[in-house]
Amino acid sequence: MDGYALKGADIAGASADSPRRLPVIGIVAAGQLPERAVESGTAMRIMTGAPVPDGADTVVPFEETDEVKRKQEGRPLDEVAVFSEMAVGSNVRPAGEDIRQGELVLEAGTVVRAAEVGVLASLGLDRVRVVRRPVVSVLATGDELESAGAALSGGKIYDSNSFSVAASVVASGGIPRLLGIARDNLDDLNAKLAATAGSDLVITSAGVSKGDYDIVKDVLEQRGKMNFWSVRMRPAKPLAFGHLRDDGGRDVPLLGLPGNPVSAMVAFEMFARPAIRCMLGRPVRPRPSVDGVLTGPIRNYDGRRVYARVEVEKRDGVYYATPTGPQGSNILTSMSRANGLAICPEDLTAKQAGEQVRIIMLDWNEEVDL
Ligand SMILES: Nc1nc2c(c(=O)[nH]1)N[C@H]1C(S)=C(S)[C@@H](COP(=O)(O)OP(=O)(O)OC[C@H]3O[C@@H](n4cnc5c(N)ncnc54)[C@H](O)[C@@H]3O)O[C@H]1N2
Ligand code: MOO
Repeated sequence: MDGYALKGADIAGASADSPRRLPVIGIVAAGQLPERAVESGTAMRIMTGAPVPDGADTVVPFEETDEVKRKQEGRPLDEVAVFSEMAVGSNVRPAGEDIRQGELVLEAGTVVRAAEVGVLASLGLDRVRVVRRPVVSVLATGDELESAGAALSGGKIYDSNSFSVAASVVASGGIPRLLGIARDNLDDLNAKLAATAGSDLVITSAGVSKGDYDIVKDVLEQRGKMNFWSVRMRPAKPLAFGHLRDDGGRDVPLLGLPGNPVSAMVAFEMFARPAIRCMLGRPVRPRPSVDGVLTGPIRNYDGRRVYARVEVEKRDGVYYATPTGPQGSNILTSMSRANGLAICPEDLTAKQAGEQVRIIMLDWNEEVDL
């Protein structure tokens, strides 16, 4: 507090009717050291953040003194009248109150967020050992793809997966390395994969289903091994996972996301995000999920577990999940409108409006709890 440092015992019983008058023996500001100690029956002007002078145990804020009036009247500040008593120790922060010497401040594995950055700087540390963020190579595949910013010619579409995946890598704590677009032939794919050297994870999109040009699986089989392919979920059934052997003989995990833009994002959510968190040394825990009421149906045609894009709202203490429109895996804007994925289990043919559903919260934005 900006005020007067003194001995609390000296102002016992002080009140507006019966102020205690004390001579003022000096001033100490933040960043200075007090020039002298406070003896019994004296006070020192002190500013917030200044070291408390020896002898003083209490600080009385200016508001509890005649300071303001004295200044207005142009009277000298060589004396002060204190209008209220204060418990001894008031407005004094003991050195080491936050962190004691020898104390463990941040355990290994602590995520360095804004508060931790502040704590580290408060200790004077300009460096700290951390788990490095995994470098994730991101490669789109497809003859039809054109980069955003370029003109489109016949039969082409813009590559959205590279960017939704790269942004998801950032959101998960990884560092994306955008490798661009590999064309649907083994030579080009192999050439582009050479640029993955040194990365911790490779994420491709498209080229994993059953078409003539779906060659990501072929490359995995040639250059490493495929651990699994195809998952019983909608969207994102033809997901591939394997390991690429790099030139140094190191096995780098590769996740082959399906090409459909929503499938790529949902597969990322279910497989890449947990992998990146694991590489960051964080416990692999599912996103928070809630039970809510569906306001529109989710259909399940072929016995997969369906992750439907929904907008979740809370009204009168109940979560409501509203499908964000048609659920085709090409409808990327319905992903943009969603803040959750509602689950229709694989053994049900539908979930109807009004039924309870489990909802994975992708984004617990402020609006949810309005
Ligand atoms: N005979 C079968 N065909 C398909 C099956 C199947 O089981 N049998 N599965 C379907 C399912 S489900 C999915 S999902 C897709 C996944 O296919 P791929 O991963 O091989 O991807 P593509 O066929 O190359 O592309 C699918 C779709 O996505 C578009 N795409 C691809 N890359 C991008 C990108 N970077 N940005 C934007 N859009 C992209 C692409 O043009 C296609 O329209 O396979 C079904 N087929
Ligand atoms: O699994 Mo695919 O993602 O249904 O379109």
